[in-house]
Amino acid sequence: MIKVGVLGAKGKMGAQTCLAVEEAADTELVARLDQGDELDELTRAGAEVVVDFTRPEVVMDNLAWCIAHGIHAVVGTTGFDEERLATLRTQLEANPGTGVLIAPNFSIGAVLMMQFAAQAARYYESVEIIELHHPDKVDAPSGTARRTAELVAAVRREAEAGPIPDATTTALEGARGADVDGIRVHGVRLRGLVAHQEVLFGDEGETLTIRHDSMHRTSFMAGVLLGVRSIGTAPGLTVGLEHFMDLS
Ligand SMILES: NC(=O)C1=CN([C@@H]2O[C@H](COP(=O)(O)OP(=O)(O)OC[C@H]3O[C@@H](n4cnc5c(N)ncnc54)[C@H](OP(=O)(O)O)[C@@H]3O)[C@@H](O)[C@H]2O)C=CC1
Ligand SMILES: O=C(O)C1=N[C@H](C(=O)O)C[C@H](O)C1
Repeated sequence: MIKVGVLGAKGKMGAQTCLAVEEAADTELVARLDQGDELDELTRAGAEVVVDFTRPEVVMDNLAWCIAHGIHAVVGTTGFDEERLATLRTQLEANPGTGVLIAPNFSIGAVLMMQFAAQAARYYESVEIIELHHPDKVDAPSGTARRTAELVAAVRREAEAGPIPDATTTALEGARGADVDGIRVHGVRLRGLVAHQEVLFGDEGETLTIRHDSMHRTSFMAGVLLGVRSIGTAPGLTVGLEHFMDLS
């Protein structure tokens, strides 16, 4: 049995994670912590793996504490840039037995969508991303959209692709979305949605749209459990659930 603590346990994802950990045959929920609770409860409860679904502004402090105490972490919280990842790498070097997984999206379909987008990226002149989420989401663009843009941009750089065509010379602020690594990302917030994304590719005479929809938060749980089961044997920093999936 893997002993698991959940941070953000009263939140939408944390609550779903507690259920999944309780239901799985090989995991045991030993701590459920939320805003205001002491992290020491994790060591008292003997947590081996922590799952963090909190907020971008608190996740780095949570991870510093977990790494210092040798507790592996599986992280769904968004807000990670290169600077934050570099900080984690440094902290993990000082605690070499500990593993941290940063997963922008735990849904298997969303991971595949990102991989397919990276595969398609070298073949199209144009690409833009539309992410669509529930209106209670506090960050924009989504972590998934940022990661997708970074993956697509890396492939385009490697392929020495030219600039994405766009004749816009005047625009209202925000009309062309955010620029993430040179890729335009548009955000929609709509009651009734959960988590959705379209990656649009275009070239002369054709377009390709890759779309993924999470209709319920249960869609993330297989990936969360895969992370929990895998992180103990993956010391250091892992970015992206795809590293624990057999995609070959
Ligand atoms: N990687 C993935 O697959 C997914 C990632 N996410 C990401 O996960 C994060 C959480 O999403 P969601 O569950 O919808 O958000 P919620 O706001 O529903 O939940 C966050 C919870 O964390 C609590 N919290 C805040 N600070 C702390 C702290 N210091 N210690 C412990 N708990 C704390 C909040 O309390 P309070 O409300 O009082 O602040 C709240 O209960 C977001 O960054 C979201 O983007 C979401 C879905 C999937
Ligand atoms: O806040 C959410 O809901 C989600 N957050 C993650 C993100 O920002 O990409 C993952 C998923 O899109 C749901």
